[in-house]
Amino acid sequence: MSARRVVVHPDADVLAQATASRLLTRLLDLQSVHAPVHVVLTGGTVGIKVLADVAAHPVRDAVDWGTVHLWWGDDRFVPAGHPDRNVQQAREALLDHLPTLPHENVHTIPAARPDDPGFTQDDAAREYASELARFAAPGESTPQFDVLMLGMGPDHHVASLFPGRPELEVVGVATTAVVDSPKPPPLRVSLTFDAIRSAREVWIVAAGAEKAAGVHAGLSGASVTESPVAGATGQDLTLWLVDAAAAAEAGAGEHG
Ligand SMILES: O=C(O)[C@H](O)[C@@H](O)[C@H](O)[C@H](O)COP(=O)(O)O
Repeated sequence: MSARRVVVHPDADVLAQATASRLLTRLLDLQSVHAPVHVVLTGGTVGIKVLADVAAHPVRDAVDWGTVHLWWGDDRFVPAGHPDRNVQQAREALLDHLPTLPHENVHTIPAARPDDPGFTQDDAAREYASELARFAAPGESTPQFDVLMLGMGPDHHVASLFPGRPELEVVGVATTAVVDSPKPPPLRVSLTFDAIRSAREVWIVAAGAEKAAGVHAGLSGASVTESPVAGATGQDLTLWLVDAAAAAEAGAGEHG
């Protein structure tokens, strides 16, 4: 039975610091019972701030980064190294500061190849699905994600699953290409809901008044077509990590 919890922090800075502490604690706990550990990272303002706070955290080096595998919920289909790439932002915030994290544990969503225009976002989505399958148990299409973090857009999107878009309906595969994303850049690759919902724990991290309607929608069972965040749930736990401004429209009954 999956649980849902809501944790409200005073502001975005405390939210990011607390989420960094929570992630490191979760990694340490998980590593005391199993290895490897699979974590899915998110882009977005708070998502990247969390990574910077992990980098600066005093217990960062207590984690055995050698057995941590990092994945992404989505990325922008632009050339490698582009500042819009979630992985590029993650590298600068955290990965470049983790010398013991093996290169082969960093599972980036394939980037656009300017010298190979025939390599499309569909190819990138297929390639990422193959990489996920390589770490999956027989019959599964993804590794067992221990923690999957998601930011949420003001339009209630998660990963690159936007309201009213056909990608919301993609089932039976772990990844999807996205064209015409309403948030630039237009070309992206995203995990599907099937992949997101296979995670043991989904952590939705949101700060600011512009996220309040999305938090309310997600917690009150809105339609996934209108509020994709409502479809992001974990097998064991769906954890809403929000600041006070983002929690402003969530009723008392929605806090559990
Ligand atoms: O690639 C993306 O666009 C992000 O992965 C996206 O899903 C992000 O997490 C949210 O839009 C929240 O972003 P902010 O925290 O910057 O609002």
